[in-house]
Amino acid sequence: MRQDFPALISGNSKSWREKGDLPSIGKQQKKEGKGVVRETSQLSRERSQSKPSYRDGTVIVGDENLTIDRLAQAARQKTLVALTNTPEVLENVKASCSYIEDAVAQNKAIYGVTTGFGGMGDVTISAKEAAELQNNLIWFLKSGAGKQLPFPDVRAAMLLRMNSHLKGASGIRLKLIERMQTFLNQGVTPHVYEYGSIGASGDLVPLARITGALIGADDSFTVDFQGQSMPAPEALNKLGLEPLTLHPKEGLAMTNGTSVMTAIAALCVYDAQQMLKLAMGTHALFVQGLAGTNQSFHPFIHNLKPHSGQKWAATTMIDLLKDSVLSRDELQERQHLEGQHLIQDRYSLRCLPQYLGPIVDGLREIGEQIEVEMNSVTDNPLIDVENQANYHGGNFLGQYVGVGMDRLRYYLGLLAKHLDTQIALLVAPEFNNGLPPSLVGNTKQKVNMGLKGLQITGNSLMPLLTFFGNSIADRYPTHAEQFNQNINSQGFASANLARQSIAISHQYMAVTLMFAVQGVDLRTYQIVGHYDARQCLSPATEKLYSAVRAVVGKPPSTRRPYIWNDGEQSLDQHIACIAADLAEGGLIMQAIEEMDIALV
Ligand SMILES: N[C@@H](Cc1ccc([N+](=O)[O-])cc1)C(=O)O
Repeated sequence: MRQDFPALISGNSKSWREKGDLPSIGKQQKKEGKGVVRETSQLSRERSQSKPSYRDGTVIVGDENLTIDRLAQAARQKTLVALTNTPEVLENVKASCSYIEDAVAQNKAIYGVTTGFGGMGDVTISAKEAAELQNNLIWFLKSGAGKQLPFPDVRAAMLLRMNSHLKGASGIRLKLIERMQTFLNQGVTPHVYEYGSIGASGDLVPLARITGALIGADDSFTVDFQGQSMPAPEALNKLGLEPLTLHPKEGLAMTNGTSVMTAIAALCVYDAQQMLKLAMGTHALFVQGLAGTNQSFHPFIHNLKPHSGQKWAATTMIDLLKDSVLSRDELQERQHLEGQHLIQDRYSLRCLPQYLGPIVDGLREIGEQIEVEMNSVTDNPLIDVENQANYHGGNFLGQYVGVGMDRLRYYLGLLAKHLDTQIALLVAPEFNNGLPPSLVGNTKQKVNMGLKGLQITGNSLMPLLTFFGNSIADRYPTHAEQFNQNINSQGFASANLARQSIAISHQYMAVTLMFAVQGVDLRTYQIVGHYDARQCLSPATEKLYSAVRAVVGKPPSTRRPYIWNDGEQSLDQHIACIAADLAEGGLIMQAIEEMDIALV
């Protein structure tokens, strides 16, 4: 269900699509058991201005442990965001600011507050220069390159920055945190470049763009305002907000952290987990298209090698294949017919749980780590208000993100390699248990070559996905910034590559689904003498099948399979429709949700 911004100004939301961003993912918001946020006396004008009309599902930042699902809702579906009203949380934020004020007045040595930055941390900064130091920071960090990041990534980054700051260890005013809330709820998204972070001091350069826009530093900081590009000061003006100057520590608190890479990574984990579910559904179609058996998924086998991901994959396949007329139900006994089938399926079918298990477990673990990162304080130095102390450390190093996104891309490559193998089986009469070569529909017309071209396209995408599986976190240290940042995570680059990998995976899954649909139609004909696979598929996979047919605009029919004669459709248009539907969380992902494939 798409939510529009509670518009202050009527905007053109079309540009979200035009910029290639991911709009609504069509899921209902979960009801949160949180109370309605009460107004408190400290609420500033800004806060009340950005006060959303609280609805079920509002993300209450500072109260909730943010999950990837909730972040995706806020970033993509524009779920409203509210600040907690828990007094201790708000008091801690204020106390951390007071701590910094006192420290500056007393000339205490605190990195980046009364000293210069990074490798210039030996420069002493006086109380008089302390604010200027912060405002200057966003200028020398205004050095990004390349295209703009997608808006949902930037929205997710602002939400994570708010979440980090509300832990009360950063010394940043509530006013600035509230401004991020306003931007999120009013659909104002800073323009941020796609290159410029080594993931070491967190995402200094991208976060500086966000900071400059929030405070309206000058016209060169620009934003998207509900579909319209404009200078940040103009956007603030439309919102009725004044430009701000940063107080001591605030520039550092805003820029020194992993929020942008973690935001991108979290959305990639969300998409990769959806992709895994989709791959399971697609494999279940393949098993049926190939007239495979479910015996390979028997619990007896998997209880004897009980990796959780493996067991999950086996159980899920049994569920997905239940009551299929096309695959062989051999959980109780074998239905092997002499001479028609191999006594056991080839490995891409038979070893499916063993192959997918590590991917299932790996994606789960990455998700857990990204959620820890999302709920962390990632700047430096950190203020312990309770003990009136500050500590210098390095929570801004995004190594969990860098390594996690390397792994995520590697897993996407492995998923593609497996699906590619199923396609290869399906098109080869030697291996496909009696289907026509290249899944030709009308075999009487000898010029028909079926899905030959489509396979080649698939073969061009799969190696790209395995190539994207190469790691970047291990690239040599760039000894950045006078050797201060002499080890770095490349987490931002790794996450950006993961987003690209997801986009290619959507194209690849489109190709894969087209094979799966044609395969089950032809198998249906072989078994019952007509082409409407809905009547023979397992009820679970029928949903996926029907969604694909709906998206390509070709309803199932008893008379013809999905592809009959080559010249009757443009396969490239079908790929484009399916890939777009996947990217938008449209009909196909809704079908997957209805299939209830719950990840472990
Ligand atoms: N992440 C650094 C802070 C920092 C380093 C370098 C820079 N800089 O701009 O070079 C800025 C900020 C630290 O906390 O030690």
